[in-house]
Amino acid sequence: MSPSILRTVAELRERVRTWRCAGERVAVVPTMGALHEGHLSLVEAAKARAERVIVTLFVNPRQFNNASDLAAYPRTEADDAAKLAPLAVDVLFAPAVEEMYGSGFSTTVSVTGVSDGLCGAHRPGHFDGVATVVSKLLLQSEADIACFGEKDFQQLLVVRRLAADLNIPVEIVGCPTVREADNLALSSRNMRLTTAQRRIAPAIADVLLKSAAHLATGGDAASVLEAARNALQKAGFDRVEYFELRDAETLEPLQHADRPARLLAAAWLGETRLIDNVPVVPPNL
Ligand SMILES: Nc1ncnc2c1ncn2[C@@H]1O[C@H](COP(=O)(O)OP(=O)(O)OP(=O)(O)O)[C@@H](O)[C@H]1O
Ligand SMILES: CC(C)(CO)[C@@H](O)C(=O)[O-]
Ligand code: BAL
Repeated sequence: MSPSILRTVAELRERVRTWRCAGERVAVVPTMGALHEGHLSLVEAAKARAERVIVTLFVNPRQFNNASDLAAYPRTEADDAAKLAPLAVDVLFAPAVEEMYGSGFSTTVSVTGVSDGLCGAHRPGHFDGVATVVSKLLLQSEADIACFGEKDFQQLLVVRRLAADLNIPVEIVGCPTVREADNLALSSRNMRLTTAQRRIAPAIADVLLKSAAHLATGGDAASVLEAARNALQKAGFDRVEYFELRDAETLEPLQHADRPARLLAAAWLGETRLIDNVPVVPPNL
């Protein structure tokens, strides 16, 4: 059955109240639409944990640091609703920009620490936009559970931090990255790749995985990371924005993978920016 499409916070709250009265748990899956199997895996994770599932669809202007990226972002609401129908999602919450940011809107949620560096350094204002909209979506939906993908690993940690710091009573669930057969992480921005760029794109996952294996067996981060950046350029990426080893919980930069770590990368193919990350698990841990 197709989900009910709700446009206002008042309608959403009313629906959630009826579920709560029946003692049902509620899970929310925030998205910007153009749904793919990665998003659907979050919906499955939500369904496994709650009786009721809300998917949100909101292309949040405040998290785009680049006007042409916002303009080019795909908007496919009818297709998205059709993809959710077989999964028995209860509600697709798709508010207009004016519903989310009414006149006089003046509040920003800003998370320090985990949002420094990586995407935070290269997309100024991005994580303030994400933190603000996610705080709103969590408070609007009053969800018990919220599912986010590890593909956006830094975002996942920003969301965990804000939920803890603001005492929002929600469990944040991180879900593994869903990949194509050739290892490319699914992303709505992949549809912007040309055929030639699509052939190059899986190199980001391949180089991350090979580098993670070197680091896990004691490789020195500086030389592994430099070799990785060179390998991506050689594979055909136009620009490597970052390729870094970080602590898996705090995202502090690391010189050695002497604790659970994450290897994270962002690289450009023409006008398209791809991100990906993999765990680095030292063998003695
Ligand atoms: N391949 C994937 N596997 C698992 N989760 C994913 C994947 N891609 C996106 N997600 C998650 O889906 C949620 C919504 O993400 P979003 O709508 O931005 O999709 P996207 O495909 O990442 O698009 P974008 O092109 O903006 O990166 C986020 O929690 C994100 O981490
Ligand atoms: C979490 C999110 C839906 C907030 O706009 C977005 O950043 C995304 O799609 O990952
Ligand atoms: N997938 C994270 C949202 C963004 O790129 O803006």
